[in-house]
Formats: sequence, structure tokens, C-alpha cells
Amino acid sequence: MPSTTPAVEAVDLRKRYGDEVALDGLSLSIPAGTVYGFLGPNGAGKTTTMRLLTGLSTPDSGSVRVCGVSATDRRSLAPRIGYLPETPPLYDEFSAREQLDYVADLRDIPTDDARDRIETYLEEFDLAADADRRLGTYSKGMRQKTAFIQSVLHDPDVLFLDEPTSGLDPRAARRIRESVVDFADAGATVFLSTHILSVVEAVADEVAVLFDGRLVAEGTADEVRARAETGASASLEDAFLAVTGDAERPESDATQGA
Ligand SMILES: Nc1ncnc2c1ncn2[C@@H]1O[C@H](COP(=O)(O)OP(=O)(O)OP(=O)(O)O)[C@@H](O)[C@H]1O
Repeated sequence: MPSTTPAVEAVDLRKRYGDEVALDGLSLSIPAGTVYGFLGPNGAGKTTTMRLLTGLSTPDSGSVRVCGVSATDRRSLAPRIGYLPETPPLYDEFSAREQLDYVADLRDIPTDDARDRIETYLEEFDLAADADRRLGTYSKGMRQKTAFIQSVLHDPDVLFLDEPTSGLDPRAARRIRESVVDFADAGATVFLSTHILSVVEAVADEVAVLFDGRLVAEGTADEVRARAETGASASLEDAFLAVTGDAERPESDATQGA
């Protein structure tokens, strides 16, 4: 991929659900290798955006290209992207190892590579000892870690993460943050939607704030803080509240170091 091709390019995306305008002319251009922190209050349109960018849903108007591939071309898009949705698709009857084997098979990862990657990730995320237990018996955090692994197993160029540290203990949350940085260092792009502002401050190269289906701020965390007229010394939380009209406070976990 030429370095000038944006990893994600969305032009004037609009999406309604009945009378509800979820996205109202959203345009984004994200360079490859960027960790892009995507913020916004509840109902701002973050999940809708991720579903459009991953081709799971179609816009009423506007266009999406990921690594130069149109999001309407799901077959070409699928190998290039990984998506960890808010409610990850896991089979309760499978063990974590079976789930990951299944996904590796769907993704056509060669068997030996798949085995190596699965075992490495299970170790990294402290799941190896429980990897043969049914997912139905897993805690929320264990499920979240399994789902994260399944979203990255095929080494995607662009990784879309919806609240990836939700329900994780500090060690696991740190592991995910480190993985995000590792992916970006290796040239991948990470689109990270979260309410946990400290995660964004720790890992994001660029920050965007969505409010009522529109971007109300975009830039580095410092730029967003400066533009929010809260001053560069203010916290990202202050800037978030300023650019979203103080309409809604972030979740209570927004200031925690998860
Ligand atoms: N399937 C749907 N049917 C009807 N309305 C929907 C649907 N999905 C989203 N919406 C509406 O679109 C708007 C944006 O929702 P979306 O889930 O994208 O927000 P979000 O920023 O991800 O919110 P949260 O932070 O609470 O997860 C909301 O007003 C929501 O009620």
C-alpha cells in the first residue's frame, strides 16, 4: 500500500434510523500507522461509524475506503480489517482454543502459523491455563481478551476496537494498550473508540470527538485541548466536556487509569 493512501477515508457519511439522525455528514482521513482515538458521548454515533467503516452497515449517503478498498467490497475488505465490537461474537459452547481455531480457519490462516499465534496470544493474555474451558464459563474480562485475540489473529492492516479495555483488570487493560501501540509501531492503524479518556491520552496519536453525528474536534490530544478553549494545560476530559457542550459527562470510569 502506498504510504499516501489513507488507512481509513470516509467522505460525508450520513445515516438515519427512522427520524433519528445518527451520522450527519462525517468525513475522516486517517493515515496508516496512526492510533486514532474516537471519542463521543453516549449516542453520538460511534458504533454506527464503526459499523459503516467495517462494511457491516451501509450509509444512506457518502463513501468509505479502508486501505483503498471500498467498504462495499466486503470480500476484499475482510482480510484487511479486524473488528472488536461492543458485544463480541463468541460461541459459549466452544473453548477459547476452539473459538480461535475456528476463526483462524475462517480467516484461512495456515495451520502452523495459526497454532503458533494462538498459543502466543493465549500466553500473553494469561489465558493459556483456561484455554480448554468453555467460553460460557468465562468471566467478562476473559471473554473480552479472547475476543480481542480473535480480532487480531490474522494480523489486520486496520484494527477497529470498540471499548477494548471494558471489563478488564489493570494488567489485562495494560496488555491491550501495549498491543495497540505495538500494532501501530508495526505499521497497522488502530481506530479506538472508548469512553476511557486516559487510554486515549496514553496511546492515541490523533483524537476525534463526535457529537450528535458530527466531528466537533480533531487533532492531537494537545491540539484538541488547546482548541477546546480550556487551555493546553486542561485535561482531555475538560476538553471533551467543552466540545460536547457539557451535554453529558463521560462514564464514571472515564477518569480511571484502566
Ligand atoms: N439499530 C438502530 N435503530 C434505531 N436507532 C439506532 C440504531 N442504532 C443506533 N441508533 C441511534 O443512533 C444514534 C447513535 O447511536 P450509536 O450506537 O452509534 O452511538 P454511540 O456513540 O456508539 O453510543 P454509546 O457510547 O452509548 O455506545 C443514537 O441516537 C441511537 O439511538
